[in-house]
Amino acid sequence: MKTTHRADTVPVSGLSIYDLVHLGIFEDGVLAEIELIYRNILLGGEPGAGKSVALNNIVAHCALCPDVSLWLFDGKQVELGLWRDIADVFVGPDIDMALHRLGQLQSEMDRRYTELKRVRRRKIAKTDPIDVIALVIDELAMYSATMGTKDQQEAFVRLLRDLVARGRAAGIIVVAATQRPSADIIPTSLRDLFGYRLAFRCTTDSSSDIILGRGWATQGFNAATIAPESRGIGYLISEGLQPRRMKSAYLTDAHIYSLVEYARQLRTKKVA
Ligand SMILES: Nc1ncnc2c1ncn2[C@@H]1O[C@H](COP(=O)(O)OP(=O)(O)OP(=O)(O)O)[C@@H](O)[C@H]1O
Repeated sequence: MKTTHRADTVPVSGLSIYDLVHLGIFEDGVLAEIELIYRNILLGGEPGAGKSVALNNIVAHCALCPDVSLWLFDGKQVELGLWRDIADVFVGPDIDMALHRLGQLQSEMDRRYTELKRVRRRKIAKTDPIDVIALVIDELAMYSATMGTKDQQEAFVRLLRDLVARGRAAGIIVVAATQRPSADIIPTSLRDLFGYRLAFRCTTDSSSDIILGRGWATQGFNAATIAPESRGIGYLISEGLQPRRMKSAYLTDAHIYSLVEYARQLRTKKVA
């Protein structure tokens, strides 16, 4: 069937979080796509290496999914701000609000598990009438090491760890980025809970390993060898596999503005 649209409208259909999320392209030309449902992703790299650009691809996908509730935490208040209008929850550099929202998410996760248990299921499915919640955090260290008191920072890490560890089957996905890939910000026990890790240029072999996993740098998968001018190039590792070198797709601000508009239509339709 042939459909036509007026020049000032866009077709409203949208993606699903159960679809593959396009990140960019691997060095062998294969599309770099990830299956984010039931998974989490950690992005790390030095300032200016390309984390926010990669993050925008993920947020764009989630924004275009009527089955996603978008929770954005932007500690630097510059990177995710363009998406603010269509976010279901937006938290800026405010540790009290961040803790409040993570607490809400933890309660929602527990509520979903209680319901799953009641109906004897292990995880939510595409046919369930509940949104997947995508929690996107840029910059992690702002909440876990910079703002607030030590107690608040520890509470933040505790809540985050619980959401990353238990959220997936309940339809809570964590996407976290940091420009401080150090052991205090990303302890191994937290890092290993992320099924996907994406390391952009790092300053040292050990910070590359902090994102990808111990030992990869000596095996030749070392984000410290990425040239400083190679912005957007990184190593993506998926649970149990070898890291693969990729370049992320680039969305200009103009792209993002039009995606926000499109997402607004999809999301208005969702509420209607
Ligand atoms: N995939 C890409 N293609 C083209 N240019 C890119 C790509 N990724 C990054 N860049 C360029 O590098 C700049 C910095 O990237 P980005 O803002 O993503 O870095 P970052 O790692 O988030 O930095 P920070 O930690 O300071 O926020 C971008 O503004 C863009 O000019």
